[in-house]
Amino acid sequence: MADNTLEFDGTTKRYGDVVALDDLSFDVRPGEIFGFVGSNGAGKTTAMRIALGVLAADGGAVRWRGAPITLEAARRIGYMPEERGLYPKMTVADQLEYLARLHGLSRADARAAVTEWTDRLGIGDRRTSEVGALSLGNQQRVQLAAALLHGPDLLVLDEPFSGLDPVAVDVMSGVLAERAAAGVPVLFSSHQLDLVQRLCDRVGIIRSGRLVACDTVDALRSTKRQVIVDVRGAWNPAVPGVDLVSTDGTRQVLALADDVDDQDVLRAALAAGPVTEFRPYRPTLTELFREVVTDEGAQP
Ligand SMILES: Nc1ncnc2c1ncn2[C@@H]1O[C@H](COP(=O)(O)OP(=O)(O)OP(=O)(O)O)[C@@H](O)[C@H]1O
Repeated sequence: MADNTLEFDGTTKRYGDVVALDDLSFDVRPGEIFGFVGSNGAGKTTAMRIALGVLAADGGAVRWRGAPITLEAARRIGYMPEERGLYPKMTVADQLEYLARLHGLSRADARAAVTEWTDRLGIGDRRTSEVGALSLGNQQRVQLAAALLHGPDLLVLDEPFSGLDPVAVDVMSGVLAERAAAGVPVLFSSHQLDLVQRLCDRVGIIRSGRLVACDTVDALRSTKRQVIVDVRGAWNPAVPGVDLVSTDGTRQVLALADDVDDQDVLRAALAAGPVTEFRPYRPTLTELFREVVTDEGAQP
């Protein structure tokens, strides 16, 4: 795979007895926004740090454009680390210009990029402020600017949305969508699953260092057959192959096994009383996530 694809191929990493990554394989393709989700400690940061080359894997490979990631290639990655490494006593502009120069930009290009990205991210009026004097959300915008300044070929962002207000979330989402539309693969981790559902082309769910689901948001949400049934009457959905998922008043979400005819379920409901609602239901990513991370039998 020699195009602009980031590939994790059987990546493993241990910290002493802790298996942080266990044969992790997935790819992030040109122009796609890939959401990396998992519980605390699942291995997201470890995987991203290995992609950047700041941490070595114990086994497997991480490839960019079909080859192991060199120092030169890593310089072309826009990275937002989980521990935000900004110098609080430097001004926003000095800090960003310094980081842009580290990525190889000339002084003039660095200054132009600083002006462009601080304006776009809504912190143009804070360029001469010390970073430490900014609110946490605005420091986050500075960190995102740092990841974008050098026009990276690949974006790897560790929880870029945490702590942002709704306007900043919109700005950040817009920038990621724009970079992806320009062909850049975008990998980001997040615990905000509503946002991941809205923004991502594909999602990978990691549990204990293993990928337990990886697909488009639509495909993931369509893996379970579920229906919503609302019956005005005493109704117990005791049909073989039908499980009660949740109840809200008289409204129930039912999971149907593959061999269950939904019309049989409807007939059983009608026998119990008037049916005011009967329709397919697609679980949200949050609901799916809860199920996948607690399902011991889940396999990649
Ligand atoms: N430097 C380290 N030394 C020892 N164990 C570590 C180290 N870094 C991470 N771990 C362990 O590796 C596992 C994966 O951690 P990681 O930070 O990659 O998870 P994460 O998915 O990013 O979690 P979060 O959502 O909380 O940020 C955890 O069990 C963690 O305790």
